[in-house]
Amino acid sequence: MATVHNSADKEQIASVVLMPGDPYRARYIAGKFLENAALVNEVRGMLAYTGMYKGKRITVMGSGMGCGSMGIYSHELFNKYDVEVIVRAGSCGAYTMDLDLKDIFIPDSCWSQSTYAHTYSGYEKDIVEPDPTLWKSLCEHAQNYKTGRLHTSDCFYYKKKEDKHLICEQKHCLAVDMESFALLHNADQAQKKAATILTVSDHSLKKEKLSVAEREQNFDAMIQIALDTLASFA
Ligand SMILES: O=P(O)(O)O[C@H]1O[C@H](CO)[C@@H](O)[C@H]1O
Ligand SMILES: O=c1cc[nH]c(=O)[nH]1
Repeated sequence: MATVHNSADKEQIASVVLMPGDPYRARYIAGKFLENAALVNEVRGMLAYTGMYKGKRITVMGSGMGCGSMGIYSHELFNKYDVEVIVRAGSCGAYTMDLDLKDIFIPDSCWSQSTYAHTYSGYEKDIVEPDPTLWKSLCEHAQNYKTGRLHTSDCFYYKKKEDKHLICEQKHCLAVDMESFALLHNADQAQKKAATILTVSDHSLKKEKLSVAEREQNFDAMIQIALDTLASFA
């Protein structure tokens, strides 16, 4: 069974899925960490591979950028491909001096002003949470990490930069991404499991950022934690 966004047959997708935002990061992960990885989707360039990791069958697929894109792919994976668990492995911007570039952040909650969840299901709140057992397993597999609240933003660029820092203070968010709110909400609605693990790629307070190549290929520590966690749920 394929969809208009995913040409994979149902049996080509594993029950546990690792989702980076960048489809080229998905290709890198499949090439470096999976055995016998097969390309199972390339519609719109959203590469997906299924292969073996430590004896467990895992799919790695890009989500694209933003709640809209993550919303489509994770909805289809949970509801049409019978996927049980998704871990997002992404990059994030730091809102606090307590985080450094390349730190691993495993959010315990996610605030957003996005209308995604309300539009999807009528959800009235603005905070979503990861599945607690999946979140705990990610933390147990990580040796060094920080946790706290994540902001999922609809914008990467802001006309007024100070708005970003107000969010940190008023909503107690330590870092920002652009997809977790949609993923965690879709998982909750489908009664499936999802969680997020992020590596700090941008630090506007310290005026530091990782290169394009580092964002694509330098997240091995985070990827290993995410894959070990997913393997334990497969
Ligand atoms: O590196 P990924 O996983 O794409 O995550 C982050 O990077 C993108 C912005 O550069 C957004 O998708 C954001 O969530
Ligand atoms: O959403 C994101 C992701 C990475 N870096 C940012 O500054 N924002």
